[in-house]
Amino acid sequence: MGRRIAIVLFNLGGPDGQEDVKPFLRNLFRDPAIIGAPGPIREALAWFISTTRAKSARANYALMGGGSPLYPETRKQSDALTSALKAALPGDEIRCFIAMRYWHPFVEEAVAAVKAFAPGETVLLPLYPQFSTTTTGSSLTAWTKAGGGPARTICCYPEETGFIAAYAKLIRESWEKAGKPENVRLLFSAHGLPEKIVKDGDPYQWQVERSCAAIAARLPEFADWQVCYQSRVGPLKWITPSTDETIEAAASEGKHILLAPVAFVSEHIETLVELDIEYAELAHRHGAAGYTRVPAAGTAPDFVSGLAGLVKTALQGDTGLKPPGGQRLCPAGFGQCPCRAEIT
Ligand SMILES: C=CC1=C(C)c2cc3[nH]c(cc4nc(cc5[nH]c(cc1n2)c(C)c5CCC(=O)O)C(CCC(=O)O)=C4C)c(C)c3C=C
Ligand SMILES: [Fe+2]
Ligand SMILES: [Fe+2]
Repeated sequence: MGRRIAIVLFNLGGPDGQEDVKPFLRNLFRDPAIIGAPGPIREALAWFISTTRAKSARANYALMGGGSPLYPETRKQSDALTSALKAALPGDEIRCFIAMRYWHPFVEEAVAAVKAFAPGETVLLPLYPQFSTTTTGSSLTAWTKAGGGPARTICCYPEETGFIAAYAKLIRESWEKAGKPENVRLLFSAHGLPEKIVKDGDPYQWQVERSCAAIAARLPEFADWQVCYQSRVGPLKWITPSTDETIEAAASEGKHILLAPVAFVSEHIETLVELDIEYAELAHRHGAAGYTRVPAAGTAPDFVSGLAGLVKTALQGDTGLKPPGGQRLCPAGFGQCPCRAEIT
């Protein structure tokens, strides 16, 4: 008899409509993984930031029809992964569940749905290739807090072959579609983080740089490449170089900017508004020869088969944490890497 296998896909979530923007923001800023202050201060800050940020955030979500496309985009990935796994594991009953951190379907809803399915095996698969305490770490904590059962946990996959191949292909195709421009600078833009979080041992930036180096190694024709960090929020110092400064510099050198959003695997507000509207305008204002945005991995076949491969590998051996290749990837200095306690 085949196994019943649940795969839980974690992502951040986004408001479904304009009325959801403020409560969504409040959920985000109430998370101790995002704001490290003690409970009552964090609650007050979350109320204050969500109230003051809601108006401009609503205007940005309005540019995408009112709400975030993240859930429908994640559904497409879930469907593609289900098909790939059904083909790879015939005889097993496979079901994918979506667990969003700050909006529906919340992690608690996913835990209830998984329990109703009563799987023999559960695989937790973050749709974040690089581990951060603010994303994957926060989602895994929420899973445990919501009473999610024992599982096989894929903590990160920054150099997974399918993920890397998918981006290399998307970058090359985007350049071809743009008419094969010359004098290109390839910019890998990832969501930024407050510098303090990285200094406290978060391996995200280190892993992002590993992803970019692995993609660039497959693209010798784009020798001029750089990593930069977008979407800064709040008064703290964030990791650098920032995407806006990096775009300004490349534009003033007259480069054609080829911009790949390498830590986002689904289209959402930060690709469709920040990259496609705000940064495109910035590039043109500063004299860029051109600006081409590479799509997020989405349901690119190499990416989906990479995810299916991660799930298949995770199903081997014992339950627990499943770091890439069964080995701790991050150097020991990254104390917040979840592998540190389990793999030495
Ligand atoms: C790699 C992915 C992400 C990291 C790391 C991350 C950290 C992080 N984000 C904020 C603040 C905001 N993020 C917002 C939206 C948002 N962020 C990510 C991904 C990462 N965030 C996604 C996928 C989304 C989803 C957006 C959607 O389509 O709805 C927002 C809301 C939008 C806005 O108002 O700009 C905020 C705010 C912080 C503070 C942080 C690390 C500390
Ligand atoms: Fe974010
Ligand atoms: Fe790790």
